Order: sequence, then C-alpha cells, then structure tokens
Amino acid sequence: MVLFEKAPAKINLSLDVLSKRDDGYHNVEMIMTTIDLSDRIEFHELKKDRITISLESRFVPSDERNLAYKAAALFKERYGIKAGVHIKIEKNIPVSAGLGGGSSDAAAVLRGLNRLWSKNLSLKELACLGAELGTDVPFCVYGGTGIATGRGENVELLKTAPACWVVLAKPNIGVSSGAVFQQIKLHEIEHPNIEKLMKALDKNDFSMICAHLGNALESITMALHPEVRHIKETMMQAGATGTLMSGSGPTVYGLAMQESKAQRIYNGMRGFCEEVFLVRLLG
Ligand SMILES: C[C@@](CO)(OP(=O)(O)O)[C@H](O)COP(=O)(O)OP(=O)(O)OC[C@H]1O[C@@H](n2ccc(N)nc2=O)[C@H](O)[C@@H]1O
Ligand SMILES: Nc1ncnc2c1ncn2[C@@H]1O[C@H](COP(=O)(O)OP(=O)(O)O)[C@@H](O)[C@H]1O
Repeated sequence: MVLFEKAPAKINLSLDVLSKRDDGYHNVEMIMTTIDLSDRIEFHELKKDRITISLESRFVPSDERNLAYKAAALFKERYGIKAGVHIKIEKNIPVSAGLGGGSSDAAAVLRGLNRLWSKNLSLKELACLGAELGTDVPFCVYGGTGIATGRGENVELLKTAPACWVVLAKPNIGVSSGAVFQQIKLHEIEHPNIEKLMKALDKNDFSMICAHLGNALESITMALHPEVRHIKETMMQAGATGTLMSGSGPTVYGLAMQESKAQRIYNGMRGFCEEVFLVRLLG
C-alpha cells in the first residue's frame, strides 16, 4: 500500500519568552498557523521490518538523524509494530528557516503511519507522542491555528486565521534555535501582546492581527544577522500590512489581504533574497 501526507510549514504570529526552565528550555507562549507551503511525504510498505528514508536535500540527512526517521522509529517502538516502511520526502520547505519543516515532517509521519498501520489513534494521542520528538511537533500534528505553551508542546487550537496572502523571504543563512535562545536576556525582552492578538483572531480582524504580530526572538536574531532587519524593512516598504520574523528566524514574512498587493511584495522581494515564496495561510 502507498499513502501520502502533506506536511505544511508554520509561521509564528506571536512568540513570547516567559522564563528559563531547569531543563535548559524556556517557557514560551506562541501563536502559530500553518501555511500553504508543504513537504510531501509518501509511505511505502516494506516486506522487511525496517525504516528507510529518501529525500533530495543538501541540508537534511536521510538516515536515523532525520526527524521523519525518528518519528517512525518511535511509533514502531511504542506500538510494537513489526513491519517496515519506506518514507519518501519531497522537501519544499526551506531548512533551518523558522518554518518548522522538520517538525512538520515528523508530525506527518505520525499521522501517516497511524493510517498505514490502522492504529486509529486520536490527534491528541499523536500530539503526545510528538512531544517526545520536538517542541513544535504537537502543533504540527494538528495544524490550523493554535496557541502553544510550556516549552511549546502544550497546544490549544484557536479559531481559523483569515485566508490572507503570505510572502516569505529567507536570507541565505541558517539560524540555530539553540543559539538564539542562548542570547536571551529575560529582563530586556519586549513582550508581544498575545491577548490583543487572540482578540483580533477571534474577531477575524485582519488589520488588528497585523498590528499585534510580535516575536521576542526577532531583535536577537536581527542583532546576529542584520540582513533579517533589512528584509523586514524592505517588506514593510513594499506594502505588507504586517511583517514578522517566524520562530527563531531567519525567514521574514509579510501579510496582505489582496492578491495583487501580495504579488507586488513578492516581486519586490525577489531581487533581494534567493528564496521567496507567495502562499496563503491555511489557518
Ligand atoms: C522557537 C521555535 C518556535 O517555533 O523556533 P523555530 O525552530 O521555529 O525557529 C521552536 O519551538 C524551536 O523548536 P526546534 O527548532 O524543534 O527546537 P528544539 O530542538 O526543541 O530546541 C533547540 C534548542 O532551543 C532552545 N529552546 C527551544 C525551545 C524552547 N521553548 N526553549 C528553548 O530554550 C533549547 O536550547 C533547545 O536545546
Ligand atoms: N525531515 C527534516 N526536515 C528538515 N530538517 C530536518 C529533518 N530532519 C532533521 N532535520 C534537521 O533539523 C534541523 C532544523 O530544521 P528545520 O525543522 O527545517 O528548522 P526550523 O526548526 O528552523 O524550522 C536541521 O539541522 C535539519 O538538518
């Protein structure tokens, strides 16, 4: 049997850092939403009891270090499955970009294997399993729009975000989340107003959503990589209604309601960055 799953990227509409924990992580409060930029994951049953991965990427390993492999190994081990699977990943989401590509692949593997091996687990059960793989995996299991707390693994779904256009621009640098979190000075953080953003989402008020986008990691990544600030300024000048860096970066996105405006922003950014995408919120 062959199955497919879509693994959509996420953007952070808000990311706040609240405190440092004893386990080396930080307590955060993040609002995330999925976008129409996806990896495509194919599952092929194997006769032998093994996991194999294939993908074409200079940046992602196709062995047991791949998060998709780790997700399949965890699923097999937890449910005592004696069967094999080949997982083919078509990688469209830029890597180490703040777009949760690896987490979304892992989440898609959990959903896909749940179907392939007829386990009938709920999304909640898959999200719990996903928390063992990475901070953003539980959110990616659900998709849509949600608020994540704790180190990011506790997810509550929110009302759908408006189906606006998103222009994404990723400079040619990779950012490690760990390195950015390490630079945080808790007393200097500018906290985004998540309550106002939640209200805006609840009212489906696009301008209010754009006015309350915020990311406590943005200034840290910008200090490490000034090109991120430059991209954000250019995106605002190009007419985006709201702009923000996603996750720990370096991808910056701009939101627009009209397609013509989004297309103008996209055209403007293409002269600037190698990797620019024009997609919609899946919210
Ligand atoms: C901050 C986010 C927001 O979406 O950034 P992006 O990865 O999207 O950029 C993610 O939660 C990141 O998730 P991920 O990239 O999977 O990172 P993890 O492997 O969980 O953590 C990498 C490192 O970041 C730091 N870390 C991560 C999450 C957190 N709440 N507090 C932390 O301090 C820790 O030092 C950890 O060792
Ligand atoms: N299936 C996968 N897709 C992307 N990255 C992966 C995958 N498996 C492991 N990785 C590793 O995870 C790291 C973070 O990748 P990614 O999830 O794209 O970044 P981010 O957390 O910034 O969104 C990279 O070092 C990458 O090599």
